[in-house]
Amino acid sequence: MSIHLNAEPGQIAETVLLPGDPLRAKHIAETFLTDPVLHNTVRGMHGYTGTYKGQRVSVQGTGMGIASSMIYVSELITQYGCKNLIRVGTAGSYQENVHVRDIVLAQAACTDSNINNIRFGAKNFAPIADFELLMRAYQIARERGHTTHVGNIMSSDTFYHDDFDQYKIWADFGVLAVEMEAAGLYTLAAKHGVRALTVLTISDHLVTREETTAEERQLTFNAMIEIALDAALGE
Ligand SMILES: O=P(O)(O)O[C@H]1O[C@H](CO)[C@@H](O)[C@H]1O
Ligand SMILES: O=c1cc[nH]c(=O)[nH]1
Repeated sequence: MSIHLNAEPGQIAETVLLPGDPLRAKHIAETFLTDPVLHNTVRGMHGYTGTYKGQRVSVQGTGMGIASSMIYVSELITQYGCKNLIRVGTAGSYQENVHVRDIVLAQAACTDSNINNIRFGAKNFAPIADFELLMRAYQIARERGHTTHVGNIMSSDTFYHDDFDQYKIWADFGVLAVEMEAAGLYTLAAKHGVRALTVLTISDHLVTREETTAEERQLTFNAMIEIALDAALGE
């Protein structure tokens, strides 16, 4: 047991999918895992372990934002020995050619969070994905015919910015989309020598203001989960 997870030692698999929303953790467990067992109830942040294609895998909600998600990621790595951590989440597109329902694989993550200023002072750390996980996820997504973009993303501490147009600073430098957790996950993975990837589904568009219906989001979300699971477990 750790402060925020009440799973017993050994109850969490080495491979963990990490959605922000704990109810998505429940959906993933019930839809994709065989014999899922609920192992975390602390703060309602559901975590489950089951099997996928015969291999043990867990799914753990992280909450929204770097601050919340880093608590779960830290405890999963240091208290439960997790080694493959794959965030599966939604993101807002910064680029006209990155459409709603597209998949984005976060090769790297910029951030406006202070987490790495605390660590590195005026020097900048570049949080990046595990190359093997990234490569496998890309191959799987392309083979399945999903429109998939690989590149830099933004992990923001702020969902509602005072200046809506501030995203253009990042868009001008090719950043594909915004979410709120990947930079923290990649930093912790680097610190502890484990593997991490972020797989995203575009749910809304900051340039065109396109949106998806809940049903569409669900369908694309399921495709993203299958990409994440197959990439993590080596298909
Ligand atoms: O869909 P999830 O995984 O929660 O991810 C995105 O959605 C939340 C904001 O609505 C943030 O957590 C952001 O990163
Ligand atoms: O963090 C997020 C997630 C989805 N869409 C956004 O605009 N921001």
